Parts: sequence; structure tokens; C-alpha cells
Amino acid sequence: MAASDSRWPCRDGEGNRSIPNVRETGVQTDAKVQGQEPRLSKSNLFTLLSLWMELFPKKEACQRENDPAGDSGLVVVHEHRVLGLHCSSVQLHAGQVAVVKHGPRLKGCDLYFSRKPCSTCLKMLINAGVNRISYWPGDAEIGLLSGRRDPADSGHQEALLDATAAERLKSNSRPHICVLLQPLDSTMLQSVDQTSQTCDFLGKIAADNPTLDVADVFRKEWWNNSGDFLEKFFINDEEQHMYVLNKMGLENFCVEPNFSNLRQHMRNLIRILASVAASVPVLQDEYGFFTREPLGTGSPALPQDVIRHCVIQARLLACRTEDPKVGVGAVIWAEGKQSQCDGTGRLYLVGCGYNAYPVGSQYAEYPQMDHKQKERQNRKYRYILHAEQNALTFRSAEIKEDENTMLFVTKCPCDECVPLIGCAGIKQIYTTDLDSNKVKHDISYLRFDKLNSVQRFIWQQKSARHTSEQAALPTANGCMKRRDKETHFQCNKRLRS
Ligand SMILES: Nc1ccn([C@H]2C[C@H](O)[C@@H](COP(=O)(O)OP(=O)(O)OP(=O)(O)O)O2)c(=O)n1
Repeated sequence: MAASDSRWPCRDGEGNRSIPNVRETGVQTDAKVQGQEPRLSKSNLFTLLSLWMELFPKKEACQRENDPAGDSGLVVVHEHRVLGLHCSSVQLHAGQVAVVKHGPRLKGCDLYFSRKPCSTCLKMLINAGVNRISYWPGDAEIGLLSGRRDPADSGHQEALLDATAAERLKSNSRPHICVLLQPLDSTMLQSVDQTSQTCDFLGKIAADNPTLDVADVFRKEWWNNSGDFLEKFFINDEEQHMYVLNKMGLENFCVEPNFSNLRQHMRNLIRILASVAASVPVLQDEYGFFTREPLGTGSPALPQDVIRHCVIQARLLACRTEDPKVGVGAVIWAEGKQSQCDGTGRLYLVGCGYNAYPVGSQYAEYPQMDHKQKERQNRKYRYILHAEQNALTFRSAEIKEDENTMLFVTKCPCDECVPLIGCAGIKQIYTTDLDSNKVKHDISYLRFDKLNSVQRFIWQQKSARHTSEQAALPTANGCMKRRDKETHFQCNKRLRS
């Protein structure tokens, strides 16, 4: 961590994090970024999704018997589209989950890991014919740092043996095994901070509480996230980081300026993740996703921490929008009949997307104006595909009638999408209704309120929810549990005290 970078949490003598003034640190921008917003590259998006998947809230801590591997997240990509979002479970590492779930479909896929996968996973993935394996250059899946100072430490000996085997597999394999972090556009950080602060989730809190300083809510959340994510994904000690990179065969990153550039790049991506996650703040006793109707015969709602995780996946996808003004992301998950040993329990990804011009279109090929600009023929609305439309069109799994399929979307579905969602067999929607009942000439939001065939869980104040929801909540694995036990999800619990 650069000592001069005042945007990063620092600790006082007692180890408490101190929060600098937002104006001094530039978290809040005074002027909106002008012109075309920068887009996150696909590699960076998939890398961020893999980090986020490592933090998927799980029912039990992932302590595997006689297995030194830690948690990891994984994104499986086929022809530039996300095929699966996974994380390690009690039984399996993330790479093993991918083999179990996708089998021969892994051929030609690109895999993004939140840690360098262990040799057990690597040999199977190479054998499956994957195209590329990219991993986050922090500590490996079998951690190289624990016990490093003690040469007799058996865990560390295991990690060294595994690292050597992984290197041998890498040098003899066809797939490209690499670190794929792409340089960020210089305005990217500022733009993500801005769009995170102005997104509909914080917008709803602002609308409900006119006197509340929402920028302050965002800033505190961002600060806590940054500290948590740095602890998890960044090796603060430079000497330790070099040791890890050397053992993972990344000696080239250990020379300057590569080393500093790599670390800066990792910090920037962690900053983006912190910012996006802060756009849906953890306000457990105040805000969450609740239905206004009685739950009746439909499936029970997911636990709030799982919902938030999926909504933030959608918020990350929104960072790749092509809309000049509004980024929207959508993910569709389904609850299968049985657990597949994925860390996500019974949940599996059906599809995901963000709003963008038709596939293959060139920059500025289509109109970009919005409804506030006069010339109707130059407005974007007839050309842009919506996040839900892309998620449905490019889905990687079928929507099954007998399963609970859930859409998580960062903006209220518009009138163009509501019938698609209803007919596609989506059973539940988790979203915000800030735009509900608005008409903006070329896009309107009148039909969502009447979409009675789908259970709607709306980001709102807890006091506004229906009381029948308070009775019992299902876990990520589908078991029912009492609300007072909800906080027992281990893997995503706040790292701070
Ligand atoms: N559920 C939704 C809602 C909207 N969009 C996309 C379609 C357009 O790309 C953009 C439209 O957003 P707005 O309704 O906010 O319209 P404007 O872009 O005109 O912004 P403003 O709210 O300032 O009027 O968002 C989407 O993909 N999915």
C-alpha cells in the first residue's frame, strides 16, 4: 500500500481504521464526469467477479478436513460470455466445482480465479482443454504465506510442493496460464465512485430520508469495504508479496517498475470493488429487499446477504454499460433441486447482462441522446438492449418451470422488459422501484407495479415490508432457519470487529 495514498484506510496506534475527509480524498466528485463514461474491460470485470465470488455468503465456514486450501472464487467464460459463477465449498475447490458442473463444456473456456488454483484443480482443467486460466496475483489457493517463517511447518511445505507442481503443469500445458489485469482508464475510478453514489439503491435511501447525508453513508461503507477487501486480497508487505510472486513463477512482476505497477493495479481494482459494493450498503436493521405482498404460495425469499451479493454482481456488470449515462446490470440465478457441491449451494447461474448497443456495433454508430434532448431520432432508446434482455438472450441455462428462477437487476424493469420477464418463467425479482410509474417519453416504467405473476422484492426500509416474511428465512442451501440465526453466514461476515 502506498503510504502517500490517502484514499486508503490507515490504522491508528490501536489498529482502528481512520476515515479521512471525503473532499480531501476525492471520493466525492464535485462535477459529473463529462462525455462518454469509461467502461470496465471484460478481463477486469471477470477478475472482479471472481474476487466477489470468493466472498459469496455461505452457510458454513469452508474448513475442509486435511485440506490446506482456502476459499476461492471462479468465473467461467465461453466466447466472452459468462457461463458460470462459482466458489469453493466444504467439499470442493472452485476448479473442481467447474469440472463437476461443466464437464466437457469447459473445452475452449477462459477461467478467472481469485487465487492461483492448486495443482489438483489445474491438472483437471488443463485436461478438460480450457483455453486460458487467469488468476489474481495475491496469495495462492494453497496459501504460501502461512507458516513461511518456520521451515518445519508442514502446511508451508505442502504449499511449496503444490506451487512447484503447478509450475510444472503450467510449463507443459497448452492453455495460457497467466495474470490478466488490464490497465484502467484514468477516469475509471472516479466514474465508478460517481455512478455508485448516484445509483438507485442509494437514491432510494436519499428519497426516503431527505435530511440524511447519503454521500456519508456511501463513504463509510466504501471505507469499511476497502479495509476488508485489502485484508483479503492484497499482500501489504512488499517482501511477502515478492516471495509469493516468485513461488508462483511470476518473477517478471518482481522487478521495477512492474512490481509497483502490479500493486497499484491490484489496489485500483480493489477500490472499484469497494465502491460498487458500497452502492448497496449493509444496513441490516434498516434497508433490505422485501416484498409488499403476502408471500403466499411462492418460494421463500433468499437471505438478505445472498440477495445483496447477487445484486452487487449485477452492479459490477453495469460497469460495462454502453449507455452514455445509465449503467444497468442483471443476473439470473435459479435454485436447483439438489446441491451440486458448489459454494453457492443450490443456486446456479442462468444468465447475466448489462445494457449495451447490439452486439458488434461500433462506437458512435447509434444515437446516444436521452429524452431530455429534443431530436427524437437521435435518442438512444430504440437501439440499446436492456440488461434483462441481454441476460435472457445470452443465458447459459434453460429456465425450468419447476425451479425458482430469480432476476436481480439494478434498476426497475421498464415496460419493454416486464412482459419478457413475466413470460420467461422468472419467479422472483430483486430490484429497486425508484423509477416505478415514471414516464420518460421514450422509456416508461408503468407496468412493473402490475406484474403480479412474479414475486417482487424491492429495496426498501425494513419497516415497510410485509410481516409474513419475518417468520422464517431459507439459507443459501435452501434450509429454513429462524431470522435470529441469519447472521451466522461465515464466509462473508464482516472482517472488521
Ligand atoms: N431495468 C432497466 C432499466 C433501464 N435500462 C437501461 C435502458 C437504457 O440504456 C437506460 C435508460 O435509463 P433511464 O430510464 O434512467 O433513462 P435515461 O438514460 O434517459 O436517464 P434519466 O433517468 O436521467 O432520465 O437504462 C435497463 O437496461 N434495464
